Amino acid sequence: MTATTATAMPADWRDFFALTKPRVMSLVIFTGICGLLAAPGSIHPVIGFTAILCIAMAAGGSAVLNQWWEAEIDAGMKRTANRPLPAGRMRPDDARDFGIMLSAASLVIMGVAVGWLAAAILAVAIVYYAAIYTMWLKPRTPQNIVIGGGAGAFPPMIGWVAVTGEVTAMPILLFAIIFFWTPPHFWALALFVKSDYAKVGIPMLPVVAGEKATRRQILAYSILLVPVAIAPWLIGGTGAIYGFTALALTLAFLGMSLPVAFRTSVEGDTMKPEKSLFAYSILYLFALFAALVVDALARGQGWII
Ligand code: HEM
Ligand SMILES: CC(C)=CCC/C(C)=C/CC/C(C)=C/COP(=O)(O)OP(=O)(O)O
Repeated sequence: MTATTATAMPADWRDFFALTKPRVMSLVIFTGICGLLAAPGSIHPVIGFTAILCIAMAAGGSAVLNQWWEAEIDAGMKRTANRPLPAGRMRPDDARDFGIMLSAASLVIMGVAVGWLAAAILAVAIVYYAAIYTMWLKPRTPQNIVIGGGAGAFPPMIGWVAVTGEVTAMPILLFAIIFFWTPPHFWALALFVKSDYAKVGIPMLPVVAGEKATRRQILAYSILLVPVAIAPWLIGGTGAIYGFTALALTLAFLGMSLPVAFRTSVEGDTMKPEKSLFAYSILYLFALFAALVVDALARGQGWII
């Protein structure tokens, strides 16, 4: 399934950078930074910075491998056709080598400089995104992003474990928040790019199960997100600043998923509620994780020394 463009133009650094999906990964990295800053205990700033750099390299590296594998699929979708590989600006082998190099370097540096538990979880995240999700689940099942969504949920856990060296209830809950957030995040978008996925034969939920089922599933995950998002507060892992912020943000999320859940799109529909929910999903995660850090700092916990 790799690109067939044998006569690719030489790529410049901008294409290599674009291949790391920098816009999507900015939020992935942000959640990693917040996990690290909110964790109890302290970490030397240089080690902390190294841990974040490794998360960024791993996320970028696995995104490169994702696009190396999917070059032909990306060529068939309007949203992705201009990426460096389908557009023929890069040789597939160069992309593959770049992805492997970034991923491998992130693991070695994380293991040596930060710790091998954090490196092991990082390895799972890379394999999860590049192989389990991209190569195995995505072309096979409409539940691809529910199971595959786990890949993007690891960074805050890795940031936390880089500080504490152990997996406790809090990093597991941070994982769970992103896990339950991913389906409504992605399916809101999938509802308005449905025809693209259908064209290239990717069995995304709206294509396979239809709009109605997708809308109901968005609602189901948005409901589940309410207890999951406030669970860190309920178990005493955070204070009320996080608790009330998480409750307000998540109820707003649920509020925005209601019109999406109970409408039917018509020919030429602008899909405004779906687009708003997708945009809010990104703002939501930024704000929720920022609240986690503010809360930790307010309680005098979690700061780099
Ligand atoms: C399997 C899980 C996920 C899927 C299938 C998915 C899919 C997508 C897609 C297709 C886009 C459209 C933008 C593009 O063309 O790249 C997007 C945008 C975005 N996603 Fe996700 N996503 C997932 C998980 C995540 C996670 C875990 C995060 C962060 C923690 C995230 C953050 C973002 C951000 C910030 C954008 C907006 C990028 C922009 O402004 O261009 N996504 N997502
Ligand atoms: C530390 C580490 C390894 C983190 C991994 C982070 C991760 C898995 C993020 C997933 C987000 C993402 C870009 C999904 C896009 O889905 P897609 O690739 O199906 O989207 P596309 O259709 O745009 O290619």
